[in-house]
Amino acid sequence: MKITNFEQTGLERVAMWLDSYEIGQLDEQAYKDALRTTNIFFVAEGINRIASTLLCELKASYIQQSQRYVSMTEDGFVLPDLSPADMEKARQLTNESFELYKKMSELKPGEFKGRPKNENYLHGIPIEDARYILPLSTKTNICVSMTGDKLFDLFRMLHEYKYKDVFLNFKQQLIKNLPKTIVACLPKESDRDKYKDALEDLYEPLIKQITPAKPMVLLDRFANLDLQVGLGALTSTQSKTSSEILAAWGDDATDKARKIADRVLGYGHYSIAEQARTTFGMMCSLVTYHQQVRHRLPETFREDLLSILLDIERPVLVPTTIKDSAFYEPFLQLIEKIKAFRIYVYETYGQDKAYPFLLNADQIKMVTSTNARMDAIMLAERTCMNAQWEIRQLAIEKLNILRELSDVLYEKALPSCVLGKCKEGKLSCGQQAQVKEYFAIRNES
Ligand SMILES: NC(=O)C1=CN([C@@H]2O[C@H](COP(=O)(O)OP(=O)(O)OC[C@H]3O[C@@H](n4cnc5c(N)ncnc54)[C@H](OP(=O)(O)O)[C@@H]3O)[C@@H](O)[C@H]2O)C=CC1
Ligand SMILES: Nc1nc(=O)c2c([nH]1)NC[C@@H]1CN(c3ccc(C(=O)N[C@@H](CCC(=O)O)C(=O)O)cc3)CN21
Ligand SMILES: O=c1ccn([C@H]2C[C@H](O)[C@@H](COP(=O)(O)O)O2)c(=O)[nH]1
Repeated sequence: MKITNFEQTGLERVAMWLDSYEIGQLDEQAYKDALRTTNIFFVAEGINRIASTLLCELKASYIQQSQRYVSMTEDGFVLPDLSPADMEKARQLTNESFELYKKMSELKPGEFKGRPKNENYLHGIPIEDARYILPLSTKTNICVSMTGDKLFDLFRMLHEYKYKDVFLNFKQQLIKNLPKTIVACLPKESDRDKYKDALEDLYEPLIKQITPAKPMVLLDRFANLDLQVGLGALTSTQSKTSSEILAAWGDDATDKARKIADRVLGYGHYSIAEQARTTFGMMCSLVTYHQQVRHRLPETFREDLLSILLDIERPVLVPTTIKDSAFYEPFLQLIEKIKAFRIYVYETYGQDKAYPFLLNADQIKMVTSTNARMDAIMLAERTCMNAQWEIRQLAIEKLNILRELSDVLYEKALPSCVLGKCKEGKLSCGQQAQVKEYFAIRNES
């Protein structure tokens, strides 16, 4: 991998300030305050998808090469350093993944214009489905843009023992691009795992409720979302306090609050919807986890990657197009071989070298807390036909649950075509009528 196009503003000024005054050791907050208005940009070329997923968890700004748009080539992976014999086996298994990917997503002969459609694929399996067999050692390119204070979180992650091998190269290259004085202030270790077991105990009862049969579960919520938002809105414009308004409303409180929420949202004051919060449990493939992570406002606790690796019984997610094809058995057989090999790698070399053998199809569980404004934005994007089917199914499932809690707050949580005009431009699915009908029926029921 390479870090290219590195650009920054303000780091030298901070470095000079740190050097020229004898300010001694500052605490993290002070360093962060100094770096908050500096800017950093770079491109990570040819990093693997395990590194890119972890990098996106930092919630900076990214543009990443997509496995939905770009076909992966046979040499498109980076493996950890293993003994020659193990390397041979690793290469062989990874090659098998890439070969099956290529076979499953073979195009029909002949020319066609633009991005291939499902009917242009010989077996009806598009690249976005075939890629479920690819490991996270697969290469990707990602542009990263962020403020300098984020270096603290980034460096903590780079120094996490369990990700040592994942970021070995990346860390060295990034350090080369940063002023030495700045690097000296940044964390050199991470103790994020110190309370890992305790936190897993805390989350276990929630995680347990998420199953393959029920991958989207409402875990917690404020008791009355409409009331929270409507009452909240009046805090802005009334001299009366919430408790006084509530007392005056009596039994009509919910109804009155809903009407106010609806009216104020209609003015475009969407921030009032941030008062309504829910917590969901979710299970999805690592493909969808990566897409989910790109939404930066929700707060998430996810399972440790090692739990996925060690949970031999956990089913992988197989796209229907593959399930319905002759590739289903070879797909499952290859996955079993990779699962066995990565446990061997973990036991022999440690978890960091085993992670690149996680697969796109592996499933992860998480608990996520969001607000209604964020959910409406996210669900509008992910219920669109242009979203991948897996995240779309989950988004529709979540929308159905949320609609039971409030109509007004999630009214706009629909694809742009249902609310007015499609905004996908050249990428429009062209099925606006069907999409409108699909959601209209749901709205009535
Ligand atoms: N190949 C790729 O890289 C692809 C990436 N995606 C990504 O999926 C992600 C999810 O959607 P998106 O709505 O952006 O993300 P978020 O869910 O993180 O953001 C939702 C909204 O919050 C605001 N916001 C949050 N964080 C920031 C920030 N750091 N800077 C500016 N505004 C911010 C923006 O609001 P407002 O717009 O009102 O300012 C944004 O629209 C996007 O990043 C999208 O680009 C999707 C498809 C392909
Ligand atoms: N909801 C959503 N869907 C997306 O597909 C998406 C996002 N968000 N957020 C940003 C990324 C980046 N996206 C992009 C980025 C560039 C082009 C683009 O440059 N298109 C050119 C040429 C494409 C080519 O031939 O390679 C064009 O002219 O359309 C398109 C989509 C798609 N992405
Ligand atoms: O529909 C999409 C496509 C892409 N993303 C984000 C998620 C990753 O950061 C990259 C690449 O993901 P792919 O699934 O390989 O396309 O872009 C997304 O959020 N939604």
